[in-house]
Amino acid sequence: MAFIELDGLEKVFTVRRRAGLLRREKREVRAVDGISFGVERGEMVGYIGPNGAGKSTTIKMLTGILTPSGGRLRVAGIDPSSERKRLARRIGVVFGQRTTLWWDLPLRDSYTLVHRMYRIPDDRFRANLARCVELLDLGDLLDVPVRQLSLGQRMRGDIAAALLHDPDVLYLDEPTIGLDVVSKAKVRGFLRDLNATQGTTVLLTTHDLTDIEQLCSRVMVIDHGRLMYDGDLAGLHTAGDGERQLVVDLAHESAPIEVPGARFVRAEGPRQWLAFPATASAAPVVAAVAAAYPLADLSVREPDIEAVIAKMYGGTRDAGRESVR
Ligand SMILES: Nc1ncnc2c1ncn2[C@@H]1O[C@H](COP(=O)(O)OP(=O)(O)OP(=O)(O)O)[C@@H](O)[C@H]1O
Repeated sequence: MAFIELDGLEKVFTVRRRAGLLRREKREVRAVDGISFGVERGEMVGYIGPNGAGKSTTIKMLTGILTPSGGRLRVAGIDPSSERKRLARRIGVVFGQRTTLWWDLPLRDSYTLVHRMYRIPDDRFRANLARCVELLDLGDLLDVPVRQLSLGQRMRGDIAAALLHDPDVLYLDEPTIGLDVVSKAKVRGFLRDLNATQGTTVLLTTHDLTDIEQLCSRVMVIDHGRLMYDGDLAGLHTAGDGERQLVVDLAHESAPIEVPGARFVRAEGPRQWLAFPATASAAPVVAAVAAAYPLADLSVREPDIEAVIAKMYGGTRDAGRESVR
């Protein structure tokens, strides 16, 4: 059996909505609609999909916060909803949008509370904290109340808090959302190191394709509560026929750029956008543009996940998932 195993997992929410002055309609939302996959110990997997796809609902079932409506689920051999406490010792959870730290306490005191809550042996706690402080650069922040931390500092503080009890699995929900480039790089570097040295299994939801590129060898795409893709990132681009864009700032306004391997998309004054296949290297396109045009600047834009998915499943986006009873 895989370390994390889902078999036909379902979550149906029943919501009531007004359908006239007195009448109320019962509506079913199939947030997770029969998902099956296995994740082996030590894997680092991206779990992505458009807004409302069912990612958070899946993570909530994996942590035992929500009980599935159907199917089977095991994490480290544990059924999350019936043994939530036992599972809590094995997993760490980080939500990018909200903190699990105590808002008014210095970071250090939050960690002391985690120490007691999880009854972490003193030597383990000290060693883990020292490691996180060093690698996440928290030394100067330990005595600062959480509410005074910047988003990037707080996120690093949250990641440390989730790891002090040596979890085997780490769930991260949008861990780099709203962070500046330096903080993003720090968080990503830390997660890579954690996975490589501690063998922690990581499941990550994100809207940032670079998170996936730099961290995950495997990516799962869900949409309308169903698993639409499970494989590597290159395969996802191929399946989605994704394109990357080259943003070219010319020294002066000119006619649309024509180079082999790329197509002109649009222009705004001296700035032009070219598209080329996501699976191709940017180097020959950049070289061709640089050789033929006077340049001020150049940058490559990755396709965002929403665009890749929208292209991939353009036909099914509006297929109904809700049923009225
Ligand atoms: N408690 C709830 N009651 C009713 N419907 C819910 C509840 N929680 C989630 N849903 C619905 O289930 C669907 C999936 O939501 P979910 O939050 O899992 O999506 P998501 O992929 O995490 O989206 P996002 O990227 O926006 O966070 C949505 O249609 C949402 O409105």
